[in-house]
Amino acid sequence: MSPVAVVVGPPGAGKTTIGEGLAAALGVAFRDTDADVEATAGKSIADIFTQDGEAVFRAAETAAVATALVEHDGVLALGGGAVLAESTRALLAGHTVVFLNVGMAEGVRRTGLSTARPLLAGVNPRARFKELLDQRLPIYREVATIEVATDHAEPEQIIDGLVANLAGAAQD
Ligand SMILES: Nc1ncnc2c1ncn2[C@@H]1O[C@H](COP(=O)(O)OP(=O)(O)OP(=O)(O)O)[C@@H](O)[C@H]1O
Ligand SMILES: O=C(O)C1=C[C@@H](O)[C@@H](O)[C@H](O)C1
Ligand SMILES: [Mg+2]
Repeated sequence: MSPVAVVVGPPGAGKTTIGEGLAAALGVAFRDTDADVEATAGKSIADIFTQDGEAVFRAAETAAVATALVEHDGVLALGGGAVLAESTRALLAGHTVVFLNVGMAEGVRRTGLSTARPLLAGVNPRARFKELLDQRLPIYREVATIEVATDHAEPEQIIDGLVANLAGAAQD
C-alpha cells in the first residue's frame, strides 16, 4: 500500500484543507500525521510540546509518518516539520509528494488566530515564520515532486489543479 499523494508544507499552507479536499475529489481516504500523533499520545500537539518537549514530539512524528506511509493508500498530510527528519526524507523517495507553498505574510495571516501551533506561539510570529521558511524551503523542494503556490489561489482551484496533475501523471 502507498499513498496516492503525500502533502507537505509549512503551517497554514493548507495541508489539511487541500489534503481533505483532494481526497474527497479522488474518492479516497484522508489521513493527517498530526492527528495520528495526537491519537497515539492521547493529548494535543500543543500539550506534547509543553509537557514533553519538541524532541519527544519529533520522535513520535517520525514513527507516525513511517507507519502511515505503509498503511495508508489515500491522501496523507504530514506535519509541517516532518521533513526535517532525514529518515523521513529517505522514506518519501519514490512517492508523489505535493509541496504546498505559502509566503510569510499569507502564512502568518492564515495561522495568526490559532493558538494550536506551538512553534509560532512566541512573541514575533512573523520573524519565526520567516526563519522557518528560510530553513525549510530547500527541504520541502528536495522531497517534492509537485510544488503549488497557494498565496493567491482558492482551495478549490488548487484541488482541481492537483486532480488534473495526478491524472496526467497516472497516464505517463
Ligand atoms: N488556498 C487558501 N486560501 C485561503 N485560505 C486558505 C487556503 N488554504 C488554507 N486556508 C486557510 O488557512 C488556514 C490553515 O489551513 P490548514 O489548517 O489547512 O493548514 P495546514 O497546512 O494544515 O497547517 P498545519 O501545519 O498547522 O497543520 C485555515 O483557516 C484554512 O481555511
Ligand atoms: O511546522 C511544524 O514544525 C509543525 C507543524 C504542525 O503541523 C505540527 O506538526 C506541529 O505544530 C509542528
Ligand atoms: Mg494541518
